[in-house]
Amino acid sequence: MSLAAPSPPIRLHANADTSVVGVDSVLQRESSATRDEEAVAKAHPGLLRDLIVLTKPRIVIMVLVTTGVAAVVAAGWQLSPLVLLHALLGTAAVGASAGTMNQIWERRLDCGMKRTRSRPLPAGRITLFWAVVYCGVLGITGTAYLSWFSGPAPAFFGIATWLTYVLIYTPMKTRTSWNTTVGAVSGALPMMIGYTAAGGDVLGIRGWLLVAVLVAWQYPHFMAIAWMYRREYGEAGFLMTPVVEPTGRSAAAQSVVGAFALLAVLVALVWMTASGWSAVGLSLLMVAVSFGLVRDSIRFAYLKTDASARRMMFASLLQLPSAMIVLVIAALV
Ligand code: HEM
Ligand SMILES: CC(C)=CCC/C(C)=C/CC/C(C)=C/COP(=O)(O)OP(=O)(O)O
Repeated sequence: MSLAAPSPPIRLHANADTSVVGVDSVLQRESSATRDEEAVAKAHPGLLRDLIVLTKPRIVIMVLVTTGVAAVVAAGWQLSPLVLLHALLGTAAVGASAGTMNQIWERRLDCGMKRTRSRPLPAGRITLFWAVVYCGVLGITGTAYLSWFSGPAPAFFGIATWLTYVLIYTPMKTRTSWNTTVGAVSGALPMMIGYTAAGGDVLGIRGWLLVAVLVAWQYPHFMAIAWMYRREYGEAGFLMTPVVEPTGRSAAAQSVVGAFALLAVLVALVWMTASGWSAVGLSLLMVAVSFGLVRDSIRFAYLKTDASARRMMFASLLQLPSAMIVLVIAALV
């Protein structure tokens, strides 16, 4: 990766020492990054890894899975592999830019949580300047790519994903627990990138049901995480549901309602995509792959323990790709 070009001296990586992290260290590093005359960027073996980590890669990959499935649901066997590839590449770049911008915004807050303090910005391994450049390049090329190769509607939904995630969700995290609802919409909008890129109508009911699937899924997914990390979130100043309502009743209710709503919307989608005995069989399959998440959300509601929350999180990460496979089968039979 030649971004760390040695001549003229460009400081892409700040001091890679991550042993002391905290707000002060970030501020110190940001100012020293601009005045440190001796700053000669060294080839850093972890640079590529850090650039990937900045994008929240695992979330991006799961988002791409949902974007691709939405394209298959919209077009079935008519879906051209090239159309799919363009939609995935554009979505990956826009999502990666959004993930980077979120980490730029929260670089100080991230120092306050064990889970996030070793990220490249709070740990001082990448400078603010280069993170902003990276985020801008990804965002602009991703949006241009989507609008050129996929069309105006997918580009619009790409921009909407970025803006709602960065400009509304991210600042809301320290203000109100409603942030999760906005985050759920951001996380669901890439469905419409895939759906419209493959020729689906912007007002098509199945496209918006796909959005509803992802919105519903994020409640058990995130309430599990928010419960597990409630102390860290609270200490760092993030107003997640279990922070403002520490009994866990609200997190539990949102998880159970989300899990049941998810199953209902998924079955509705199966019936709008397949018909006859295929729809019957695939509905049963959908119930089977979603059963674990429904069960674990109810278990969490009763127990409200870290272990039951962890189980619900893993169930969510297993249920989503499984349900996506069932939807793909429904679209292709
Ligand atoms: C309100 C919306 C969401 C919030 C606040 C959220 C938050 C998080 C957090 C904090 C983690 C890290 C958990 C840990 O470190 O143990 C995580 C994990 C994960 N999330 Fe989400 N998420 C949301 C929506 C989504 C969406 C829409 C997707 C993709 C479709 C997704 C996919 C994943 C995956 C694959 C992981 C596991 C990998 C990892 O830990 O990075 N999430 N989520
Ligand atoms: C990253 C990416 C591909 C963004 C595209 C839009 C999108 C899928 C948004 C929904 C996911 C979301 C809110 C994740 C992280 O939460 P968080 O930022 O609160 O997580 P953190 O506590 O780990 O920073």
